[in-house]
Amino acid sequence: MKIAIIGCGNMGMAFANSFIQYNLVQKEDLLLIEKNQERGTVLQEQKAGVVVDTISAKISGVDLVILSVKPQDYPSVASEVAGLLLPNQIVLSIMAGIPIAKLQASLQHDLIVRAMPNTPALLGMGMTAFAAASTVGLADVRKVENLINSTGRAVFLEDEALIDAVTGLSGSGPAYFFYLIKSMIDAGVSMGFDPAMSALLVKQTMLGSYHLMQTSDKSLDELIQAVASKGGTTEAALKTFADFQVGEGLQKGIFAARDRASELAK
Ligand SMILES: NC(=O)C1=CN([C@@H]2O[C@H](COP(=O)(O)OP(=O)(O)OC[C@H]3O[C@@H](n4cnc5c(N)ncnc54)[C@H](O)[C@@H]3O)[C@@H](O)[C@H]2O)C=CC1
Ligand SMILES: O=C(O)[C@@H]1CCC=N1
Repeated sequence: MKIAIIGCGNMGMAFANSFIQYNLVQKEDLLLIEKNQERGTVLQEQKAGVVVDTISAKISGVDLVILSVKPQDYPSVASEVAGLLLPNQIVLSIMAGIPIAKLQASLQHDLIVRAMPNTPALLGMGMTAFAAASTVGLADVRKVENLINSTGRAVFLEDEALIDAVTGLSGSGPAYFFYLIKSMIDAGVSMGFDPAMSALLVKQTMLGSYHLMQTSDKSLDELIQAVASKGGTTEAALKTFADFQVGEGLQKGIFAARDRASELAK
């Protein structure tokens, strides 16, 4: 398979490196299009693939074109890519917000798959949801799914409209997790621990709790109850969270991320 990646930043290269790692593409068949000279030089030094700095007719020779620039950079990319695509090429967009219909119109191209990954894809532990234009055949959907599976887990969505919700939940989700951990570490420092000790206490707690959640038969509510003794310390913390509407605040943040994804399409 031959693949071109337009925009080789964090996510573009997370995908590229996973494909290489699992031998889904050979480096000589991986065209890395990166506008930023410094970034391009780094990729060249890493021998990550065939690195170029401009979009050219070379993309007509690949099976799959991945769009991984920021949504704000997409309009200029679209005008350069439109006209270079052959009808049987697949375009995979991982850009937040931009719907399949808009991609089809701006690229004058039918075969579009739209995906929303997240940064743990860097470790092959990503979570990606994807949807495809009705014109993309099952064999092509499977090809894209196999590629995404090299970056972690993939789920196919019949309803493309849910991709913005995925963006708010799992696309941006790693940042919420890091935010929570950082807040807990900061609390530890406020209570007198040095930052390294506080980070150890918090990170190991989160790691152990994740595995407990994954292996236990108990629901999340039951797991919470198992920690919160009646009249005890956890109960005091949970009551404070309720008073400050921490859960509601988190949910409002997720809805804001989803809504921002919709705005990025405009
Ligand atoms: N970072 C994240 O957690 C996630 C990002 N995304 C989406 O992935 C896309 C990329 O995000 P990141 O990798 O974080 O951004 P990034 O800024 O790390 O990478 C974008 C790259 O595109 C390059 N670029 C811009 N215009 C170009 C052009 N005309 N030709 C070639 N290269 C060009 C930039 O120089 C940059 O290296 C965005 O659309 C974002 O919505 C999706 C899921 C998660
Ligand atoms: O913040 C963003 O816009 C991108 C999309 C999902 C995660 N990062």
